[in-house]
Amino acid sequence: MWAKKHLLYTGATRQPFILSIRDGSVDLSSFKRWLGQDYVFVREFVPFVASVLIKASKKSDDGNDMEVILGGLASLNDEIAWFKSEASKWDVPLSNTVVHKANQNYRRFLENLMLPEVDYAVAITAFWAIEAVYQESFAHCLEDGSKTPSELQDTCQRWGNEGFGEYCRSLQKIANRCLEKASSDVLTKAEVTFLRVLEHEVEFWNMSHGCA
Ligand SMILES: Cc1ncc(CN)c(N)n1
Repeated sequence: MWAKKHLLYTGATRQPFILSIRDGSVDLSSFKRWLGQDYVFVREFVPFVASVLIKASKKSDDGNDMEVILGGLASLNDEIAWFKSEASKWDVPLSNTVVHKANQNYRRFLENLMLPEVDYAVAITAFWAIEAVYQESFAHCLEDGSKTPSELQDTCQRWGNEGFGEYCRSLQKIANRCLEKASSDVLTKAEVTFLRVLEHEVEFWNMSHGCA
């Protein structure tokens, strides 16, 4: 996969906000900003994942794809409940959140990817990349030597745990299988989309960290 090939991937998975959680220097206002914004993101992510599920059921030559994606969709149900409980723990209001620019831009990007004319190979690559950035970022905060504050462990575990890692690897296998038989045109579209995901993730972390 291109992940290793692009420096942007390192930028997206070792972004200052993530590094500040890992070294324990994160300020809670940044964390609370991220929490409120990511709740908005996840609610937009649900229809995107549903659109990938529809594409898989229509276009995939392997019925297992639909089951993997369905599993991801189901976990978003628990994820929304987790956000609500975490937000009440931190006194972060989840209603009428002002949606920051980076989040609005990401939402528009996801909406475009939901269009029926977007190839399944492109959509599944974006889906894998979106999940993988979070998995690698938060897993980094759980590695030996990290000084992640105990009150943020739960957040890091949510995406950094081994089970989510397994799930991301199964998405990567699906994406690779689709890309192996894709036309060069679709391959190019998928790589451009992969890079766009990384850019949006970097912008999302920057927004959370309070960078302009
Ligand atoms: C911005 C963002 N990117 C990815 C994920 C993981 N589904 C997330 N919760 N938020």
